Amino acid sequence: MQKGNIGVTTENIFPIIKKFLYSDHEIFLREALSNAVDATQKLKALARRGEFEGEMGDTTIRISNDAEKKIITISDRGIGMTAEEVDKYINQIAFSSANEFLDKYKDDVQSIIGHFGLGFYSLFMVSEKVEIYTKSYKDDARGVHWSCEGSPEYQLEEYDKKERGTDIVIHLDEESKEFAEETKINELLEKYAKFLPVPVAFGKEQEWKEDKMVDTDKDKIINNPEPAWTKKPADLEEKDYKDFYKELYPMGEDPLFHIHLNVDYPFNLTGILYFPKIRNNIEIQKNKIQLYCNQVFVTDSVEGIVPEFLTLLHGVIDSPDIPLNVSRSYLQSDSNVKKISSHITKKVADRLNDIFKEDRKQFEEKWDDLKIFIQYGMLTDEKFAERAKNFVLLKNTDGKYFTFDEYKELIKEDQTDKDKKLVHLYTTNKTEQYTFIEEAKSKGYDVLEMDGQLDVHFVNKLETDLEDASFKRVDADVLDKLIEKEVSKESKLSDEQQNNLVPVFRGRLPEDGSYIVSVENLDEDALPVMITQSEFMRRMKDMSEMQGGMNMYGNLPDSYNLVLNSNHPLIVNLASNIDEEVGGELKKTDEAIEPVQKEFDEISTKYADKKEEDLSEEEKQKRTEVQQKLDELKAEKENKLKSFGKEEKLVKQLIDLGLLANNMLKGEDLNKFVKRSVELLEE
Ligand SMILES: Nc1ncnc2c1ncn2[C@@H]1O[C@H](COP(=O)(O)OP(=O)(O)OP(=O)(O)O)[C@@H](O)[C@H]1O
Repeated sequence: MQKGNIGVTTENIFPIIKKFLYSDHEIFLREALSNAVDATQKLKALARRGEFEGEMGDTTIRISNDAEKKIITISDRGIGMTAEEVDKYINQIAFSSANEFLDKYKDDVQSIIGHFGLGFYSLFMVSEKVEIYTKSYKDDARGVHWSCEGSPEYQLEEYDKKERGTDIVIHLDEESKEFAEETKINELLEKYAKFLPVPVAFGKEQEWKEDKMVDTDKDKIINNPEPAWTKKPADLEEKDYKDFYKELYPMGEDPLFHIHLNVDYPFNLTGILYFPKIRNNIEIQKNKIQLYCNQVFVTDSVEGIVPEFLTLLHGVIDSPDIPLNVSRSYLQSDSNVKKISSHITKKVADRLNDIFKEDRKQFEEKWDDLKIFIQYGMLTDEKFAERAKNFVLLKNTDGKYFTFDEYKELIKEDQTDKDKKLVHLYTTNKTEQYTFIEEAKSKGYDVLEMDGQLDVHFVNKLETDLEDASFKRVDADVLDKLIEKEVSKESKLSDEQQNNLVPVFRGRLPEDGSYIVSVENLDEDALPVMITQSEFMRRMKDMSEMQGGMNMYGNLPDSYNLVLNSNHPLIVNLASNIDEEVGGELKKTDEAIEPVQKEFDEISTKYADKKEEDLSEEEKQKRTEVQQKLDELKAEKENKLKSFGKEEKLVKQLIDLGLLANNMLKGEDLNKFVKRSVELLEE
């Protein structure tokens, strides 16, 4: 028997390894299995080259457990090792590379991905003792038994082993004993071993016998050694891709499209990516792209390897060329990884373009689900945006789809304004903005549907990218202002009438300055009163809301325009019924209120920080005076408004109709409106 010290320099490397890699303890099983797979495949390679002529036999890798004794055994029928090889690969290389690895990353523990690099050594994260029983494939080889109890000391002796191959016996430590339980092993196999390229057996197949499930003597193979991505696209049918999707995500709905990746130069990469049909957010979070290295599961956090917008996709990427034992930041600067990332982007764009060209109908049917990926891609990846320009679609309120060019053709004639800008009208909510959409359509304009999560940003991007194009929500202004043409319409109201009318409406709107009243010369059959919200302000507020309301726009109150249609018969009528004298006086009262209100506001802000008892008599007096004056003026104004009688009621009614068309009339105001309507009908 040989005894020795493992060739590491640091005496206490075992404790270090346990401490540092704590969170990733479970990878020990993957490491042991992938060594078994390697050993099996090496033997097959030798056989192919004629360097091994013996009987291959059953090369299934077998896992067995003894939960009570805290033991897991992994047996393969691969190349095995001679005593010299154990000494070289286990005692020297495996341990010293582990040591080197830790040395390198000891100050940067957080960035250790923890995948690979530690190989055999990782078994000691969970074991108090590891044994190797092995016999090389070589003709005159003898069996060897190696054991090590988690210290740099090991024992190596001859052992009478019948079969070629290696048994790794893992004696778990007290802390890790749950790993020897059947359910835990199954869980880990499901995660790491599902697609290992060599059959792996754990437990027995079961069958129904006399009302219960019983073990048969047939081994249960837990993996699919030939997953779809390892096959040639030509050998697969649509159904195979769907079946594989189900294999990956048993609960997922059928995907929209797949993309089969297959590259061998300048890097090796295979895989299948899917555009999923997203039902809810949970699926996006749960069903992620899985990264494999030669069919061994590595991780499902692929940030940095796959461009960000594609992390929403599902599927598998398998590449031995992605450096795994490096930090994330290093990963992103790795030139292979950069190439992989841009290759994937290109492939995805090409595939979408093909489907668009070959089967536009299918593409349109799936567009609503695809939209979010494509927009996200276009917003975050210039190269993708460039490619996607050809197939990105716009959808109008009639459910028709257009490319940019097609849409331009459609609206060019009617929706070009006097500055030669092509005005795209859009809605973010077909129901809420119904009145405006209908108004636009009745003029022969087309309205786009932009109700997606990313549309606010997308509209901004399109405005920058498309030449001479602007986007306006249908309710951003009255139609004639949204798309301004050369000809301006006559007004049926005189300037004086307009001047008299505006204060009456203003008098019946909230006093907080959230409404600006204006008169526009619109069509006779357009609505008498419309409430609009400026495109710019609304967009700023929307964007700020998406960013959590962190900029100044988020804090601004909503501001609306109340537009009076000077050509609508109701407005014309109203204006002519308003007593000119009272109308003029109302305007004067308004003007008189303004400075007093301002003074009152100033006093209020000035006194706001002080306590009531700290105010001097003089200050209190001043405040009372201003307050009184303001109250008087307001009462005067109210009296004048009331003196209009029926006209005052009509003004209220018209404002409420405007609000109603915008879905803004609620609660008490809505109730008042209903009652007033009844009264007006009775009159
Ligand atoms: N089951 C096995 N059969 C035959 N040889 C093995 C087996 N397990 C380990 N070895 C030998 O021990 C060496 C060290 O294994 P270890 O897992 O530490 O590193 P690796 O597999 O070479 O690389 P990696 O860091 O990617 O795991 C292997 O290269 C192999 O030569």
